[in-house]
Amino acid sequence: MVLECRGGMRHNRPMSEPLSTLAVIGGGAWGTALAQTASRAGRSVCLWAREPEVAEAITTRHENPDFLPGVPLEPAIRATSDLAQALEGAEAVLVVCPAQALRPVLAAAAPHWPSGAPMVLCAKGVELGSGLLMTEVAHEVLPTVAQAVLSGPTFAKEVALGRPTAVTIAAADPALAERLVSALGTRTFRPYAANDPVGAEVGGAVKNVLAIACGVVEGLGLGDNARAALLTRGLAEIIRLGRALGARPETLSGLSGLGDLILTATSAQSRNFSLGFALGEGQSLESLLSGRRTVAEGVPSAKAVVALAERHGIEMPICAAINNLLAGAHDVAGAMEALLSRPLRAETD
Ligand SMILES: NC(=O)c1ccc[n+]([C@@H]2O[C@H](COP(=O)([O-])OP(=O)(O)OC[C@H]3O[C@@H](n4cnc5c(N)ncnc54)[C@H](O)[C@@H]3O)[C@@H](O)[C@H]2O)c1
Ligand SMILES: O=P(O)(O)OC[C@H](O)CO
Repeated sequence: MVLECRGGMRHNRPMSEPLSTLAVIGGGAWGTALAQTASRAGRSVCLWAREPEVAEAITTRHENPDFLPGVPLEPAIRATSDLAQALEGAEAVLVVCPAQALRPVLAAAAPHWPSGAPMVLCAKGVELGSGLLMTEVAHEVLPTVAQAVLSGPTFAKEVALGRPTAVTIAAADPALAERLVSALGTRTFRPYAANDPVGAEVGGAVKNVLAIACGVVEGLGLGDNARAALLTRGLAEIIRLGRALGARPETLSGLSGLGDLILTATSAQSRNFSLGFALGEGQSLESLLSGRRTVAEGVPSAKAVVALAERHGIEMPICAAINNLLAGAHDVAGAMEALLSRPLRAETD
């Protein structure tokens, strides 16, 4: 079956005109939920899914049983597994693939990128190997494309069901952030404009690692005090890394930092928290990852975050303990011991 996405003629719009046609690159839970909210906001949406069967299910049955089961989708959402078709005529492109797939996905999209369309980076992670944030990876692949970051406390299913949600949309260009807020905002999906994209992405990437840590503590049954300590000292790690990368502290304590940390690190809905919980209960990482189709971004990002911290001379002991646990250098008891045996010191150090 041929699935077509036709968003209209390819053209550049003046910056002040509303964005009416969007492409969403990624047919996982979050890409699907963002397509749903954009469609409800009145935008014409075409979604690219890597799997043809996902594209077909979205277009013909208005559901995504593989990645967002049980949520009826807006019939107006069109989907395709052909990148060129998805991008044709788009006035902005939401990029929602996993963080480690960003570079190859953007490279494949580059020849078809609609002239003048900005990208909205929605993945939460740091690239393994390079230690680059999503905006930096995207800049290497598509250096002339304007960028924004969409991040915040957002379980995809709740967004897709239309439950109230607030996010940050950050762009160096405030006019771009405002246009995206207008394009995506609804009564229940409430984007806040910001101009600190680096801050918005640091919080989203590091909180996944910290959510694994909170899951481990919960799985071990170490109690509520331990969870509160991890959340607070975890936020200190986000702020330390963010500052070193040029982020503003108020961004890190906003929706995309503290807000997302609270959500992800305290809810069994989180894939990262659940993975940590299972590790704390004694399951092996190998068994948890084998055959898995959904992402737990904290797993690859732990190594990348720790390497980035080392490069900047920053201490991130919770992230380091989780990285050692995931790499097999420590067992759960060893990872806890590494944290509990640290010297006592001033809170603000
Ligand atoms: N699910 C959420 O609630 C949520 C919310 C906010 C942000 N995010 C972020 O969005 C990003 C995507 O997560 P998701 O939840 O939509 O994914 P998902 O776990 O629902 O599905 C995995 C997706 O990754 C795709 N994929 C796997 N390997 C790939 C590859 N090599 N190249 C291209 N695509 C590949 C699959 O096709 C599928 O679309 C992640 O960075 C995640 O942290 C997710
Ligand atoms: O299920 P998680 O752990 O990937 O978290 C999803 C979102 O990032 C929460 O904001």
